Amino acid sequence: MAIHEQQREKEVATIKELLRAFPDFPQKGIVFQDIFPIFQDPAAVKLLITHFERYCEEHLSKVDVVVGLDARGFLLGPMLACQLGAAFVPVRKQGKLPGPCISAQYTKEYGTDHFDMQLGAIQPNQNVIILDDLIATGGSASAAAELVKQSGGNILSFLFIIELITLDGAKQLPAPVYSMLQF
Ligand SMILES: O=P(O)(O)OC[C@H]1O[C@H](OP(=O)(O)OP(=O)(O)O)[C@H](O)[C@@H]1O
Ligand SMILES: Nc1ncnc2[nH]cnc12
Repeated sequence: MAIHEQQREKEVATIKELLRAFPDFPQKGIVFQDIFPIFQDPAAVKLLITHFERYCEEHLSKVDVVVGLDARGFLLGPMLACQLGAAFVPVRKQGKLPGPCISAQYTKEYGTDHFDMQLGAIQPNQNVIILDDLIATGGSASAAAELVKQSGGNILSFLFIIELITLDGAKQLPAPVYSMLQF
């Protein structure tokens, strides 16, 4: 196995070890994957950001904008954006952003919601990545993609820590998906 691949697998194992699963949260039948233990370990947070940074540098053109999804995408988005020398743009749940916004409704694993993005936050033809902690049905990421496309942004890739592969959410997304680990 190449040294690079060994390193990648070590990083994945470190993060996997820190995750915690909560059955029947927030609803019966959902196994909730909790990423917050990662944030009790600063070395693990650095590892995670470096892991995503390396993916971007090795596989993507220059990233202009990192879009993070409310709320857990905000934990990683600004840190990754700083490392990449990119802007950070938040996609927020409806009614939280001031000024003119564009909106999209979506359905996720446990309910429906609306996302907003501030008008003009992304310029036409900017290269964008969309980052979140987890993809389940893909409803949230897909709605964020709609907002990026309405703004004229060019989506290079979607990045997640966790992909729930049984729900097959990645297949509806309009750009390549990188997930660090899969359940
Ligand atoms: O692929 P999907 O089925 O759309 O589900 C994934 C989304 O669900 C969770 O967010 P949630 O809406 O629970 O918000 P939170 O980050 O505020 O907890 C998660 O952080 C993703 O954004
Ligand atoms: N199973 C799950 N765990 C954590 N966040 C989620 N968002 C959607 N499904 C989820």
